[in-house]
Amino acid sequence: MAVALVGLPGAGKSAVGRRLGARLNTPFIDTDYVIEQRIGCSIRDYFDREGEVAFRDIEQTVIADLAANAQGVLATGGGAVLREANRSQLRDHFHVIYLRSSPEDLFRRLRHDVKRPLLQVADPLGRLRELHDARDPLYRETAHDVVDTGRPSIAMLVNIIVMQLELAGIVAPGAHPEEPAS
Ligand SMILES: Nc1ncnc2c1ncn2[C@@H]1O[C@H](COP(=O)(O)OP(=O)(O)OP(=O)(O)O)[C@@H](O)[C@H]1O
Ligand SMILES: O=C(O)C1=C[C@@H](O)[C@@H](O)[C@H](O)C1
Ligand SMILES: [Mg+2]
Repeated sequence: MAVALVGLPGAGKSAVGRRLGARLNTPFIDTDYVIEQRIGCSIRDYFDREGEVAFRDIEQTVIADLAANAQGVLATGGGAVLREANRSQLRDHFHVIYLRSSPEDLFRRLRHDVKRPLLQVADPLGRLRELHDARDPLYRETAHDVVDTGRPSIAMLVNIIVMQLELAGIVAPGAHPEEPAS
């Protein structure tokens, strides 16, 4: 099984992806984490030092490497869809789910965040609106399914995605039941 999550920063790719991987009993891989292991520092520091193009080059290499042995649940970086090479690698090798969120919801989740370099600006909500307008068509182009994240909790999103994967024939119906609440 190979599932990839795409969406804006704060859409829940890492939070939902980690729980989805556990539910499906398959590895969870975060491309941002793989990149940080390769560059040996935080993405934010790398952006400051080397610039965005250098970061995007490494991101493209990491996505191609992961697509060559596609497995598990992959959380991609928010900007992974900017390059056409990444969009086709993801679409061809993974079942891609777009976690769609409004800029206002994202702003609520990320207003205290200091790790996301693209949001360290005077008007982060305006920045999120720009990013949404520019990237929403690219996420839709890449994805096989779209899930709206505005209202559901992370646990509910996992349930919705498992149902979608069952409908798409990626996982067998009923094979991954929800853990009973303890
Ligand atoms: N549906 C949700 N309901 C409530 N909180 C959420 C939801 N989705 C994500 N969050 C919270 O929002 C924050 C950002 O989520 P997360 O780090 O998973 O985003 P991301 O899509 O991986 O972002 P990035 O592209 O920057 O890596 C986390 O604190 C997470 O717990
Ligand atoms: O939205 C983006 O362009 C980014 C999102 C993060 O996941 C990181 O991949 C990086 O900070 C760039
Ligand atoms: Mg993430």
